[in-house]
Amino acid sequence: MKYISTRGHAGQPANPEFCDILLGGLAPDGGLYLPETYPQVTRAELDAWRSLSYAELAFAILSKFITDIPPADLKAICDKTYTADVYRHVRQGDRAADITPVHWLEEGRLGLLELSNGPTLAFKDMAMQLLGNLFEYVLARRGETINILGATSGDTGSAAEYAMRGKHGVRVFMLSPHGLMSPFQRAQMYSLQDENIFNIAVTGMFDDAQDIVKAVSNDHAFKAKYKIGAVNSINWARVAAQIVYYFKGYFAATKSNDEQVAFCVPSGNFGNICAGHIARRMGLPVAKLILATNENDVLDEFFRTGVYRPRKAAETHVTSSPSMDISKASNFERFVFDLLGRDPQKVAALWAEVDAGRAFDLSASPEFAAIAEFGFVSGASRHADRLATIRKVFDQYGVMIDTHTADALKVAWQHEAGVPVLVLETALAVKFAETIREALGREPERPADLEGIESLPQRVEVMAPDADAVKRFIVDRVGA
Ligand SMILES: Cc1ncc(COP(=O)(O)O)c(C=O)c1O
Ligand SMILES: N[C@@H](CCOP(=O)(O)O)C(=O)O
Repeated sequence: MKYISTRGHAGQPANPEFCDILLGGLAPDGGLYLPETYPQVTRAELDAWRSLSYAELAFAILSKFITDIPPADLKAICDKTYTADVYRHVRQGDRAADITPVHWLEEGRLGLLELSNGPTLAFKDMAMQLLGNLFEYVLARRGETINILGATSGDTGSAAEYAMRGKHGVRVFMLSPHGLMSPFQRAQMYSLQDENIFNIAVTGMFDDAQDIVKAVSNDHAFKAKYKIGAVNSINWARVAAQIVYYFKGYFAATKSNDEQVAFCVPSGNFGNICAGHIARRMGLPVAKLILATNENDVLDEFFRTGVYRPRKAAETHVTSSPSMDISKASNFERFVFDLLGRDPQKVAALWAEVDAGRAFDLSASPEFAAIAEFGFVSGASRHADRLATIRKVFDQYGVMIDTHTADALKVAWQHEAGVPVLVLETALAVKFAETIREALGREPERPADLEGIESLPQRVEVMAPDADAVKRFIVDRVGA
């Protein structure tokens, strides 16, 4: 499988393969990598995949995108990654061996697709654990090292650090918004004392941190000299790994491949739902992709109006679903590439506007007129909605959900899908204890292995949101 950039210039090698872009992250033209075509899944394959374990399914799907790792090695990596031991934080009564079980709130009608059973209690572990093993394998094969530069609003950071800690040849430099993550999220990241992990809290929002990651990646000389890599969903490997659980969820929610389902996805950087979009383009029978935002409703606005208007930091709300406090959604570029018939010139022109801090408007375009074909509907949720939803789900179903999953459920209830709806559970409640206390007047459930994490000593460098300062920090730690 060869990869292309959404902006047309994939760089060197001219037709990169999976391992090249795994290490490359952002394309050299500032665009995002995508496969040159989406592999199609036949009905026979769907039938055969229905009974596979998560690791077997991951191997079957990823084999379509990864053709430069020998199959036996890729299979071993999938088997090592997707184990019940790693994804052990399942709800009572659900099977860890399923890796991403469906927890039905209303049998056959409305379920939670449990994606937060991994080490850091958020859906990021689903892809990040695989990335950790892929990096280790590819770096060893090539005799290389990597310095990962990432940005987090709360969950990518800890998932990446847990997946990469102690990995040979890998350092992680993770930028987080100073003071804006929950105490639990901060503790997960800043309490790690591993020598290859560096936490930097920037005095800004997630979008500022993400801009720094892109600015550093776009300094090609620096990127090459210091071997800068990415673990955010700008890295295609993240999105590819996330495609798998849409298939797994579909099989769990249906009895035959003649049926359809809808997925409701709490969205910020558009990485998660982008994977759902690609699963649907591959042929998974998905009736609807329901996109939910919090008060930072840039994406909801686009799907309702055709206008994409990224907000500045001052206009970005600090909310009780903080991991979605994002106003410039990286992966949205991948979707717009598909929406515009995969025309890189058009995408480059639109993102020249975005990069200059401006909006773009597709409302009068023929492509937006035909957007229904992509199956998206959307909605937004507010703090009061989150509280009401967390209470309702606890009282009615005896299930405690986190604030991001609550945003999604609220929006799912707004849309009559006519098919089973799976709401993607993207984090566990314990990560957002303050809002759980406000909603339910009690402490969230906490896995025993994360007891007392907030009282561990923490290690973090606070810095202004300045790409040059981050580069200096990296140079000091890595050496010339
Ligand atoms: C808990 C949680 N839910 C939802 C999201 C939004 O996912 P995405 O950025 O892939 O749209 C994030 C972060 O991105 C998250 O951490
Ligand atoms: N919500 C994310 C933001 C980064 O998203 P990513 O999927 O692009 O890594 C976080 O928790 O950090």
